[in-house]
Amino acid sequence: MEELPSFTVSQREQFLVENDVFGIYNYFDASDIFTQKYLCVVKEFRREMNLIDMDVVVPRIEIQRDKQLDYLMKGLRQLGPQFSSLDANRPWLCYWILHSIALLGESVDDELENNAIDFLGRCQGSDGGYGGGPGQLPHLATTYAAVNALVTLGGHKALSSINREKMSCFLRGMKDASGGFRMHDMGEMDVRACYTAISIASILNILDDELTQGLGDYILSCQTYEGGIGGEPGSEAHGGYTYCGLAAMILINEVNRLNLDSLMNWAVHRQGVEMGFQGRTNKLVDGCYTFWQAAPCVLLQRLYSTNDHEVHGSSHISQGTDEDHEEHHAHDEDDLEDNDDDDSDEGNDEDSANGDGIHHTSNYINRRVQPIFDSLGLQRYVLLCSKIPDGGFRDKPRKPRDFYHTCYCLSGLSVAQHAWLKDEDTPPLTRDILGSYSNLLEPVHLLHNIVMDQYNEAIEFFFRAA
Ligand SMILES: CC(C)=CCC/C(C)=C/CC/C(C)=C/COP(=O)(O)OP(=O)(O)O
Ligand SMILES: [Zn+2]
Repeated sequence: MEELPSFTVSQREQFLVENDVFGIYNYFDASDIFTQKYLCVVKEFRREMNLIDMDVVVPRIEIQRDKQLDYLMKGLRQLGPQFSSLDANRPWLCYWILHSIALLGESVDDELENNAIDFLGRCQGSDGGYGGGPGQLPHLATTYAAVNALVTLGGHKALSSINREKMSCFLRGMKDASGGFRMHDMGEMDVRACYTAISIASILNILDDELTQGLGDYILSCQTYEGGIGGEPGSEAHGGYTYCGLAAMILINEVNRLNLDSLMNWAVHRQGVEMGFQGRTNKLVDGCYTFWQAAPCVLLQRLYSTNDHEVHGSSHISQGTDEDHEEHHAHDEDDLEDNDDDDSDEGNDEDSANGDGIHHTSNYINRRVQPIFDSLGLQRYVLLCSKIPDGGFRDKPRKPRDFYHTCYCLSGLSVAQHAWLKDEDTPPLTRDILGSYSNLLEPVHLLHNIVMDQYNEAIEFFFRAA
């Protein structure tokens, strides 16, 4: 008798996920005609019959803002005992929830805002930095989360609550003589620590040569043979660390030291048949990589356009990030142009230095360029497979929702929606957004994952504070 092929555990898990995902897509496609044809009529009928709050014929491709906000606001007010395992991650919970609310274009009321500022103030250590909760050891990850949460809240009270002088000392304390950063006193050194330290220093306007010294060498040593970046030298390339390494290299103006060709090749191939991204080769799709992988793709695409611009002397770029390129990666972007909408006008070459000589704002191309990943496919994965109809997002079907995945699914969805953008002020076209245009989220700053308006407010505030 012929032997049946035996599959590995990884193969079996992959088949199961594909089965779930394609089951959802098939179900949606089968019901799509009805939804498209009768949705308006059904909506009208429900409004007339006062049934608007009932979950009858919910268009599944919609973001369902009310449900999302309900889930997020409840989480910000109170969390059940099942969250006790996240006791050392409380600033993260603040950031994941507040950033998700901001992405939806909403804000919290004064009471919640004051409570969040006071709570984060109690997490700030007497020698700078923020711990995972009041009295806990300051840690770079929770410091990044606290700073991003406070910047997201915005306003004088939140921004001035961050002690910049002590933060500067804390960051210096985390710097290792080899060039990298440690997550906490005597803690592990990795690319996360490098990114969080540089992101914090950059936004607070306290970045200097002492912090950047030797850092590029360390991050460079974490780029693997596959092209992506691992957590530490010798580790496997992973989306989370690739985002951290690339963003840090851009922030310190050393990005062209990386092998950008192999990095881009690695990143785009992490989008699988499910249309979502995986974190590393041969692993399963996961909604959170919508941000960790799509953001590097967009950053790389803009870098290529900048380099192309410098090589060919054309002027398609409205804002630059790096004026000290040592290497140029010439790239013919014609095949990526969105030709039927090519209203390419000549841009000026203003830069976006924010007082410290480091260029913070990611590049914009002064014409529409097709993303290097399947943006609509990615939006489809997030909205159909990661979204929970009751609010919140998850890793993949059969998994429960959580605030981490809600934050990074929404952040990635925003990146995908704005991936065609030619500049900060031009809204995406209807066809860039999967589902109705009301799905459109606020744009984020790709290097910090903070909503642009709040990022701009913080940059101005800390420029004046210097
Ligand atoms: C700003 C900041 C602190 C960023 C952190 C970046 C980040 C998400 C790093 C990923 C960490 C990691 C090793 C995940 C692998 O988990 P896994 O083995 O469960 O998942 P996988 O199978 O998808 O690889
Ligand atoms: Zn995940």
